[in-house]
Amino acid sequence: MTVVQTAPAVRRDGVVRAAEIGELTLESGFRLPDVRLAYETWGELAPDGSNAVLVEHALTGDSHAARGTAVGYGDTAPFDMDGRRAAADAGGWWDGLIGPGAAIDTNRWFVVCANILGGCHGSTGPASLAPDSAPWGSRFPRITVRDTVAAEARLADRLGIRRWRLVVGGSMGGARALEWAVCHPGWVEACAVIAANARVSAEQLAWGHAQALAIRQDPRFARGDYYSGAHPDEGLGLARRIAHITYRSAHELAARFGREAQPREDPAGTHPGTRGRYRVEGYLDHQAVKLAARFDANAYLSVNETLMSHDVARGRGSLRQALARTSCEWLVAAVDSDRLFPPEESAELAAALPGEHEVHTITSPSGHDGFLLETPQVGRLLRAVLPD
Ligand SMILES: CC(=O)SCCNC(=O)CCNC(=O)[C@H](O)C(C)(C)COP(=O)(O)OP(=O)(O)OC[C@H]1O[C@@H](n2cnc3c(N)ncnc32)[C@H](O)[C@@H]1OP(=O)(O)O
Ligand SMILES: N[C@@H](CCO)C(=O)O
Repeated sequence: MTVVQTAPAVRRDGVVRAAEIGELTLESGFRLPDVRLAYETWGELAPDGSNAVLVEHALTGDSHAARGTAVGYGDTAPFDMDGRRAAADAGGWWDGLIGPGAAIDTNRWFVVCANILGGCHGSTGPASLAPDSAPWGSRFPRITVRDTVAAEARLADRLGIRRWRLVVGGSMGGARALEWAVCHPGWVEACAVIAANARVSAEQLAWGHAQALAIRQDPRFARGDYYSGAHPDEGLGLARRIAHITYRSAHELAARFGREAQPREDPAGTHPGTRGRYRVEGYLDHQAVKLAARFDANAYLSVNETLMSHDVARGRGSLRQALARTSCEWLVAAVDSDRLFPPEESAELAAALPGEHEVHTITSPSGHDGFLLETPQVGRLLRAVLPD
């Protein structure tokens, strides 16, 4: 992996850099040494620091929220995880929303996106080396959403940012944005929480549990200390299949795949164990292979655990009391077909915020992943909180 370590003096849109933020004392009390956050920026920070926007990625996202400029790499080799991403001008996961003239207009706003603490795309995570020069593996501590915010606050300090015009995220990124508004009310002028809730529900915990077990029960998992051998990609792939079903709607799966057979395969074979696949099975298998090629299983467990920690009211009284300390503008939006973070959970959040807030509806056949796919609709919502 190539991560450039520089001060952000020169504008290099969409190029991964690393901030060494020192030791971080986690909520658990664990002191995590030598923490690094990988991050990317787009645009230029105004002299008075008034135009910073923090974009928070979801569970398996990374800092590459949008493509960068294809010029001026110089010493700044683009992020490269096992050679897979060749250049900053490769597409990002919110490409339609961030860029010159886009809803988050990089001609106007200085956009920051950091890989989450505990991840595997440049930030300190379970595959990073511990002080004994061996990977943390099973020794990597539990990271809460609040810990991720604490790490990003250090990054903001390093970048000279003391306020965010907007902190925005979808799904787990929404949880991270919400925690920012509660942990640092003085820094956050507007907060957009999309396809996310105030606290992870029992059902979401249940999905998380099943995904974690899928990884832990892979014989190659080796209790998390597998880095010197084969990686538990089968378990990781199974976790992704479970998760991906929750990311899409039943209606969409029916419309796209129905009961069709995977091309050149026969699902009506005599023996269930050897039969060919249905197309929807082929689709899920593809998602599994793709994730295993770009993600570390321990990091998946870490971010899964981080998501499961999400409860903005934990230790802060009632939900209303927890949110009463916030002082920002709000954008709360839900995807109408989302069965993982259903709109009623966004409504619970909106109702508990100080003041009156509606839940904006993103119409999508695609379920939870609508926050990634319905960019024109998300863009219209964001333009309303980011005036020209
Ligand atoms: C914001 C974040 O934090 S997450 C970062 C971005 N997220 C991800 O990358 C997560 C993984 N992917 C996803 O969540 C989704 O795929 C999205 C939201 C990114 C994109 O969704 P869509 O554009 O609807 O793509 P979709 O889910 O339909 O997948 C299409 C892929 O399935 C493949 N596919 C479809 N049917 C089948 C099948 N029967 N057999 C095999 N492959 C199939 C397609 O060929 C295509 O492959 P490719 O992605 O390698 O080109
Ligand atoms: N596709 C998204 C869904 C979770 O919000 C991800 O993998 O992060």
